Amino acid sequence: MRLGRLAKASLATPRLVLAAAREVRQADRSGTLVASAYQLVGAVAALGVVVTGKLTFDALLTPERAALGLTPSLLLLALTTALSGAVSPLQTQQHRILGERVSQRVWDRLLDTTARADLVTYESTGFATALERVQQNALTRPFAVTTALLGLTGSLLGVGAMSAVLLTVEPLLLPLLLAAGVPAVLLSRWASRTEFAFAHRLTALFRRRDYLRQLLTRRPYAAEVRAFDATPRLRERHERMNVEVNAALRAQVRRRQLVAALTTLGVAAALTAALLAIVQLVQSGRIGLAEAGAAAIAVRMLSGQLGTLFSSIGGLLESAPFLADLERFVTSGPPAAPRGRKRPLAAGVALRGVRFGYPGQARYAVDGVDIEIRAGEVVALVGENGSGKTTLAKIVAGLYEPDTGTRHWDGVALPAPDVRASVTVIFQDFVRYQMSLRDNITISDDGGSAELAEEAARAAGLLRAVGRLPDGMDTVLGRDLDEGVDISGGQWQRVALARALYRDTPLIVLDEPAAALDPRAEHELFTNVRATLGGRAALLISHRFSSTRMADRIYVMADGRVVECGTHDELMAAAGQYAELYRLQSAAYR
Ligand SMILES: Nc1ncnc2c1ncn2[C@@H]1O[C@H](COP(=O)(O)OP(=O)(O)OP(=O)(O)O)[C@@H](O)[C@H]1O
Repeated sequence: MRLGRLAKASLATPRLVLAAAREVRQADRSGTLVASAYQLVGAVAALGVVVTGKLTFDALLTPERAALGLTPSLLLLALTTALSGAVSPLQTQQHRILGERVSQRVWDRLLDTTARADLVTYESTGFATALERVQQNALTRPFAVTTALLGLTGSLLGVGAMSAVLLTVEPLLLPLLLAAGVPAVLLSRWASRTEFAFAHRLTALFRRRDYLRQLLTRRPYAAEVRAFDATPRLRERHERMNVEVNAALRAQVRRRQLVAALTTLGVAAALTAALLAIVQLVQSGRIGLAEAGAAAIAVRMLSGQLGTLFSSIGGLLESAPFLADLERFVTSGPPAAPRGRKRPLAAGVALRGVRFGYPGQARYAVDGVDIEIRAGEVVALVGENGSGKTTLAKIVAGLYEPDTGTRHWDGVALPAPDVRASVTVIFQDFVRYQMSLRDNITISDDGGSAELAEEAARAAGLLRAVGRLPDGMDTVLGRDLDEGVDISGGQWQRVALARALYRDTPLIVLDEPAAALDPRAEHELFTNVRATLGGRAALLISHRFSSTRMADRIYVMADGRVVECGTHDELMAAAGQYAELYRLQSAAYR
């Protein structure tokens, strides 16, 4: 069983490595070419050092038979040594560019994957953890593979050149040095498995620690963390996680140090044996001093090249499981859906017998719901916390697909992308884009003009606020990036409303659109809501009954079901749950 897995993994490694190499080449063709050229120059320079070393020894020991005089030999030796030394820093710098390009390409693939994932997948914990692991580890791996592959190419060239030199001196020296590689490769295979297991084990812990770091450092949390004096407790947790990470890391580092020490010892032992063999060959008169000198240089350089070769192979083996993880992630999920087409709404949207349960949850969040929103109508959803209002709104907006039941648009079951293109949602926790006001409004960019953005801002009651902003519509909002202007919570909410109005779809879902508005603004919004919506239909979710009483129809939800439905007056007359909640709320104002 274990052997079978090992064999499968061994077969998969070359395929993954080749795929990674292709990624690198496609990320930056000319950069890869330049980096490969440096490897070639490095190998040629290393060979040059051996050859000019031999020439120098010849010129010193047997000047009468030397091909070149001592001075030119020394000059050439200095030149090739300098060249061989200079290549490495050039390579390092070239690798920086290549590394960035590779990371950009892999990020693009990752972003394609996250864009493809539907909301249910995105919200499941398995997805978030896999994404985090891929971000933490696999993103750097294609570049590690590049470095390893380039190192492998260069060292193979070097090993080839040095081996040729050694073969001419004494063929036995070569297997002696190469033998050191076998345990090195086997050890690195073992190390690679422990490294992947380590990364897998620690992803959840890293996620929790990163979250704490965000709480402790990011601006949106700064006020509350200070107000609750939460820093000491958060730091304490952070410290406990550090201790956990340190213990796991120490154990892993010890494993890796063991591998490194054994590999280095193997190479050093082979080097010593080869040098002893050279001494033996000189003593027995089988080779001259000049050959021995050149062979010693070649052995020394070959052991260096072999070190690179083995660590490159180790790097490739180590990266393979991470690459497989990345590959699994980017090929997971459905293929990219085509962009949806915005549809007009002539009759209305109807949900019939809709059920929806979140993955891993025993109960349906929405359980057999029928609702209808006719064109141009304002329909309200009310109900206690957790009764399923937001979930239902996401089904209406095409963000979730019902497990059973139908969602018809003018009597037709539209594909989800078309529904998403035709419905706009503002969530309770809408996004505060740290960008200009104009960008905040036009983020959906339906190709609207500057006038349309200003029109949306005006309809959302932002006119006065825009007048006070230093650069008007082009003022950057928010201080997260340290360059913008902060606006109040209610103003942010108006910006979100403007964003929804700008998108101009026939149906808008407004989830608690007035939570942060002052009483006057809320009153203005709801008394003029039909004018503000400009004929669009709206699904309004609110806990404030004063906001929803003007709706054409109110659905009351409880435990995922619609328990009552009617106009405000009808529901009050029915004296059911709505009437009870309404009276409770209005009593508070008396
Ligand atoms: N992403 C999710 N994963 C799992 N369960 C969820 C998720 N979102 C909501 N739920 C659960 O589904 C049920 C309905 O939640 P929903 O957010 O739709 O209620 P709501 O009526 O909008 O609540 P509120 O008035 O508090 O906003 C709740 O029991 C909630 O815990």
